Amino acid sequence: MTCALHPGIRVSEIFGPTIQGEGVLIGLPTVFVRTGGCDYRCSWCDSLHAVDRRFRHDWEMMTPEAVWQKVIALSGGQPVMVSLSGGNPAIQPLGHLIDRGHGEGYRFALESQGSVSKQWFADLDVLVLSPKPPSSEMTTDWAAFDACLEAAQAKPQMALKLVVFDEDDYAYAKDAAARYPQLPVYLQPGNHTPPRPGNEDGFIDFAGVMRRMEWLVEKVTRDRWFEARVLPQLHVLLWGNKRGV
Ligand SMILES: C[S@@+](CC[C@H](N)C(=O)[O-])C[C@H]1O[C@@H](n2cnc3c(N)ncnc32)[C@H](O)[C@@H]1O
Ligand SMILES: Nc1nc2[nH]cc(C(=O)O)c2c(=O)[nH]1
Ligand code: SF4
Ligand SMILES: [Mg+2]
Repeated sequence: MTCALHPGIRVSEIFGPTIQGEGVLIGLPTVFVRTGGCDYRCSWCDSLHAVDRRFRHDWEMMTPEAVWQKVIALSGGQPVMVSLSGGNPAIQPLGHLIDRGHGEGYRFALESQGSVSKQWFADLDVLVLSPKPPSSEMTTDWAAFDACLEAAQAKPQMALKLVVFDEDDYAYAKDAAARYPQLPVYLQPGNHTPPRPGNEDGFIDFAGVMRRMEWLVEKVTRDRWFEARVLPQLHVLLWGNKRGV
């Protein structure tokens, strides 16, 4: 049951502890709460099971308390980083969950494309904003993105995480970094073989992803873009397209 005071959270999956595989918190033990539903449809999304409404029967409306109890069970009650991802977690009412967890010493990171802002962003410990480059076939609303930064009030640790597939994406990443010189930048090579319905754990072109990673390293070093950090999706290197890790 959900209630008016603490509305329900649409959950796709809760898993971990595993390690954070991407960006500023890479390598850190983390429990993931992946919410269901997204306002974007990136061409290469690796989490369609939390985006596409065809999977909505696998999503569950849970009270913040029920989500919290699952996090407690997975972590054995020992405070750990909780990553709120999705889908777009910003469209879910996560403020109460964050308050509840903070009361017991847990920390919260949010991963979002920056299309929807919420006042509770200021309560996060880490805010990772991942605006989407041209290869995604999405268009960035920079005013909406700015609103996310305003909502956060510079309280959480913040970072930009950009997926790069090609030259156009790289140019977009440079532009995004120049817009927000105060934010550290993490570049990650795109996985052009993400899971797709009927092929969830299927073929993944590791060699192709690593070639793109090498190309990206060459680009930033040749450009003397010395503030950028280039990282692979570590969980993809370890487990491919496997879900729940
Ligand atoms: C699945 S998204 C969920 C959170 C939010 N919707 C977002 O996009 O930031 C988590 C991260 O995975 C990245 N991602 C999604 N598909 C990818 C792919 N095929 N290759 C590399 N990164 C990918 C996104 O860009 C984002 O940084
Ligand atoms: N280990 C691990 N690290 C991740 N970093 C971002 C993820 C995501 O899908 O949001 C993710 C994920 O699904 N697993
Ligand atoms: S914004 Fe994130 S979850 Fe939504 S479609 Fe794009 S990559 Fe997938
Ligand atoms: Mg992922």
